[in-house]
Amino acid sequence: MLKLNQIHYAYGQTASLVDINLTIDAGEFVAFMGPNGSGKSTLFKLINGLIEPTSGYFEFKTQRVDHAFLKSATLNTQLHQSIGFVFQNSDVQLFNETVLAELTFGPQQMGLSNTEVQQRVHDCLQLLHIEHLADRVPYQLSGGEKKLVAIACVLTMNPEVIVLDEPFNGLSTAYQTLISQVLLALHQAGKTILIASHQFEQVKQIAQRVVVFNEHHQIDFDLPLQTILKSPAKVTQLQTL
Ligand SMILES: Nc1ncnc2c1ncn2[C@@H]1O[C@H](COP(=O)(O)OP(=O)(O)OP(=O)(O)O)[C@@H](O)[C@H]1O
Repeated sequence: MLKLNQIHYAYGQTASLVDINLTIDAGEFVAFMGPNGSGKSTLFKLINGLIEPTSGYFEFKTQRVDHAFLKSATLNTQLHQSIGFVFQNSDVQLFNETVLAELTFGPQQMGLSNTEVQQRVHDCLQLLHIEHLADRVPYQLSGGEKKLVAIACVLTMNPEVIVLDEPFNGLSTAYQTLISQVLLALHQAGKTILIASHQFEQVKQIAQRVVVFNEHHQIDFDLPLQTILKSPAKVTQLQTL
């Protein structure tokens, strides 16, 4: 479903992704781990079409997401409806006056009927257990509440792939558990899920495959979770990132 071939990316002179080769199939649950600054967020921006590789190429469903693709408003919109991105900082994602308006915005932009929009908004509020927040101002919510709302917004668009950058950061154990449960339910429902995280305790409960970056912005290893769990050295490495 997603293929990255010999991807390099640099912000000016600063290399952020070096020779990244990855194939991710539909329905996989992949966690990206690695030290601060190793390139996880940059990779996610690239997968979401927010930046173009300096060299190499990215394909989504065998279609190359290149400059011409990203210049096309139609293809760009299709990509954003197929791949939902939950940013590390929820504040950049929430801009409406109420949570209800926030959730309604995406499916309305897709041109769905009012009945379909209301159904999706209702289902997503319920799935994330945030019905009680519907009339609140997003800006005034707690960090954990904002994260749930940001995830709900992405889900209203019903994307095939859901990409979450540090979904557990700064959250209580209760919120981390709730988000893990939601992600597992989405995975069981057939979604492809990619997360970046430093929290191996959460990752090992939910991911099937772990891709680990090193400080040189390359892939250090890319292994099934079960293989990693059999290697005490690798478990220690991931616990101490
Ligand atoms: N907008 C930017 N301009 C210049 N350099 C950047 C920019 N964003 C990221 N970088 C650099 O690119 C490299 C990769 O950063 P990135 O944010 O992708 O890492 P990360 O693995 O997501 O880190 P973290 O775990 O801290 O979130 C770092 O060296 C970082 O300083």
